[in-house]
Amino acid sequence: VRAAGTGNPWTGATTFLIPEYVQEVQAAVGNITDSTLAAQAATVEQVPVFFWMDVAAKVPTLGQYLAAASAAGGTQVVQAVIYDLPDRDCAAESSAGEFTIADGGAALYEQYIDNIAAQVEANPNVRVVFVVEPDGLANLVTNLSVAKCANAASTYKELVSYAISKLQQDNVWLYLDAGHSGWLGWPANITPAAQMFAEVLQGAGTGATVRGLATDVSNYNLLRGAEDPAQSPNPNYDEELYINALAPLLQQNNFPSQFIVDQGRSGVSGIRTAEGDWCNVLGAGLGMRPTTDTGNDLIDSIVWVKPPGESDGTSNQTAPRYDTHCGQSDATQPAPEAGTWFQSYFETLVQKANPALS
Ligand SMILES: O=[N+]([O-])c1ccc(O[C@@H]2O[C@H](CO)[C@@H](O[C@@H]3O[C@H](CO)[C@@H](O[C@@H]4O[C@H](CO)[C@@H](O)[C@H](O)[C@H]4O)[C@H](O)[C@H]3O)[C@H](O)[C@H]2O)cc1
Ligand SMILES: [Mg+2]
Repeated sequence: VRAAGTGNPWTGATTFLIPEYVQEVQAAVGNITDSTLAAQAATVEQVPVFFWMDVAAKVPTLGQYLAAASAAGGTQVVQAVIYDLPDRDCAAESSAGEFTIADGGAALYEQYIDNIAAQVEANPNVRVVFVVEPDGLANLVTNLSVAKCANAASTYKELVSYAISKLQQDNVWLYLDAGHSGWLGWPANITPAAQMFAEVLQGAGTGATVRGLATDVSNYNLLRGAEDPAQSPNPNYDEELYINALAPLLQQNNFPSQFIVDQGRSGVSGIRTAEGDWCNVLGAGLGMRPTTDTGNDLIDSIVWVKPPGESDGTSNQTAPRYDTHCGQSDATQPAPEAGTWFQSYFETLVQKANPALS
C-alpha cells in the first residue's frame, strides 16, 4: 500500500535549485548596471523556488529536474506547483489556463496528473513537494457568486481529489493551496475553508492523505508582525495568526494541520491600498529566505513558491487576459503577461529585500 511522504520533507535534505529560475536570475543580473544591486541580485540564484507546471507541456521538464536531483546524490527535495485546472483562476483574468471544462478539460487534467505521477514514480529516491492548485479551492470558498467559479466548483473539487488520490507515493508531500490570511483568514471564511479542504480529501478515497496546506502563495503578507492597515479589521491579519486559527478547525475535520508559507514577496508590509490587491504590487520586497526554522511547529518551512520576478499579470488593457487589478494605482505598470519575467519589478524586489541581501 502506498503511503504519502511522512514528516517534514526538508529535514536532512538539500532543496534542489530549479534551473529555469536560476537562468532567469542570471539573465536579470546581466541586465543590472548598478554593481551593488547586481551583486545582491546574484545571491537570489541560490534561493530555492517552486517549479510551476502551468501547462501540461512542462511535465516532462519536471522529470528532467527529478532525474538531475537524483543524479546530484544525497537526499534532494524538488519543489513544484500543480497549476492547470480547467477554467483556472475563475475569479480573475490574468492566469486563465490552457484547459476549459467545456472543451474536455477534466479528462486532459487527469492525463496531466497521471503524467506527473509517472515522473514521480520514475524517481523514487527524490523527495517531491507539491503545492496543489493555487487559488483553486479558495475561490470555491468565497467566489461562488462568480459564474465561472460556480460552474467550475464540482469539477475543481473532483480534480483536486483525483490529484491527491494519484499522488500518494511515499516520496511525495502534498500541500493544498489555502489562499492567505487576507482571503480565507476572515472569520466568515475560515470554517467553510476547513470544511472544503476536508471534503476534497475525503473525495480522494480511504487512506489518502496530504501533508497539509500552503498559504500566501503569490501574495505579500507577513508571516508574523504588526498589522498591515489594509488587513483591518481582520483578526487574523498575518499568516501565523491565520494558521494558528485554522489548525484546530482542520483537526476537527480530520485534515492534517501542517503548513508551508510563501514569503518570496513579503519583505515590505503596508504597500497595498486594499487587502485584495494582488497584482505586481508596487514597492514589494523579497521576504524571509526559505528555512525550516519557522518558530512554529505547525509550519514545516518558509518557502518561496511564486518565483520572485515573474509577473502576476499583464497591464495591457487590450490583452485577452487583462485583469483590472493589474491596472490599479498600487499595481506596477507596465507589466508583462503572468509568469513572464518582469525585470524592473525584480530589481525593486531586490532593492527592498527584507532581510537585506548581502
Ligand atoms: O470586514 N468585513 O465585513 C468584510 C466583509 C467581506 C470581506 O470579504 C473578503 O475580502 C477579501 C479582501 O478583498 C477577499 O480576499 C481576496 O479575494 C480575492 C479573490 O476574490 C483574492 O484574489 C486572488 O489573489 C491571488 C493571489 O493571492 C491571485 O493569484 C488570484 O488571481 C486572485 O483572484 C485576494 O488575494 C484576496 O485578498 C475575500 O475573498 C472576501 O471574502 C472581508 C471583510
Ligand atoms: Mg495569480
